[in-house]
Amino acid sequence: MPYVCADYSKYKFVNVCWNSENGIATVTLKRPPVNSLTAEFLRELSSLLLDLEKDETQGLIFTSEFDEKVFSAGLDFKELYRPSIDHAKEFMSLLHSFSFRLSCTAYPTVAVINGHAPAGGCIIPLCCEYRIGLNNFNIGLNELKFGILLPDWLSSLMIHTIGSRNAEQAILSGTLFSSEHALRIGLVDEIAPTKEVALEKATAFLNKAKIVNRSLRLDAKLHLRRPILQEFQKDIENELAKNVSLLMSDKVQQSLDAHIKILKEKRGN
Ligand SMILES: CCCCCCCCCCC/C=C/C(=O)SCCNC(=O)CCNC(=O)[C@H](O)C(C)(C)COP(=O)(O)OP(=O)(O)OC[C@H]1O[C@@H](n2cnc3c(N)ncnc32)[C@H](O)[C@@H]1OP(=O)(O)O
Repeated sequence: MPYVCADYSKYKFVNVCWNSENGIATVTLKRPPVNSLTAEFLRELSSLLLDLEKDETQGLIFTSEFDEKVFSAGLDFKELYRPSIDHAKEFMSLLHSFSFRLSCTAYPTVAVINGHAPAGGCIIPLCCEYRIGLNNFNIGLNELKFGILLPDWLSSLMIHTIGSRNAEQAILSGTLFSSEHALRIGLVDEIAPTKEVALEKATAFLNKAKIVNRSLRLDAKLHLRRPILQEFQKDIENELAKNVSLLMSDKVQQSLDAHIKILKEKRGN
């Protein structure tokens, strides 16, 4: 029977509910207001994956505290606006290592997408093995609209999930899909009417995974995901440097500035 060793209460931006009967960890993202990804959040998420691995977790479910509003708003605009070069480097490296680690966990993974998941908000769901959405949310990689060229590993995750033809159209048009449309193209595997039902469906998926030998399953997962994992591992230094220089470019910084202003105006700030 699995048991918990790690102290999950040390985490600031996630709530971990570890079920000692079935070894399933439900991780609720709770970085207010919109679970945007900062360096500190990514560092925490990476460390969490290691703790879960050590505790021989049998399955992981990601969901958001901000139910029916937002799963994750993607990369944190405010942190990435005019960062120091050292911070930009650290951020890109953390984003890369967390996404890589999540893509090849020994345990099966599910995202319960209970709110919007634009751009970088789509990264956690894409790295997971299975995605269950609620109604009335938007999801997709719309980065091209901000003048951001996707890293190869991220395009590759999208291709793996929805196929090359759909991925080409989705990425080149920067589309954010409604939940129904996301289901049609396979960006989510199921739609659930409520978070509770979605969590039941997620548990059912994870229970199915249990009938397969764990180490055999991992071998098969790594084999099936080889094209993605190769993209993650390909020329890492150069890829990170490219992303840092894209982030620091005037064009992307101006785009971040414009988006921060739009969000402020929306709130009447
Ligand atoms: C970024 C350059 C990187 C270059 C490097 C390349 C390699 C990286 C590859 C990955 C590329 C990924 C890029 C991204 O993820 S960029 C971020 C894209 N995200 C968005 O465009 C989402 C923007 N937000 C929204 O659309 C809405 O906020 C949302 C639908 C999520 C929620 O709407 P709601 O009405 O519920 O809430 P508000 O809009 O009023 O927002 C509430 C507060 O949250 C703040 N906020 C929202 N989004 C972000 C964000 N991404 N980062 C930081 N803060 C965010 C918003 O300002 C409000 O704050 P205040 O309460 O302080 O006003």
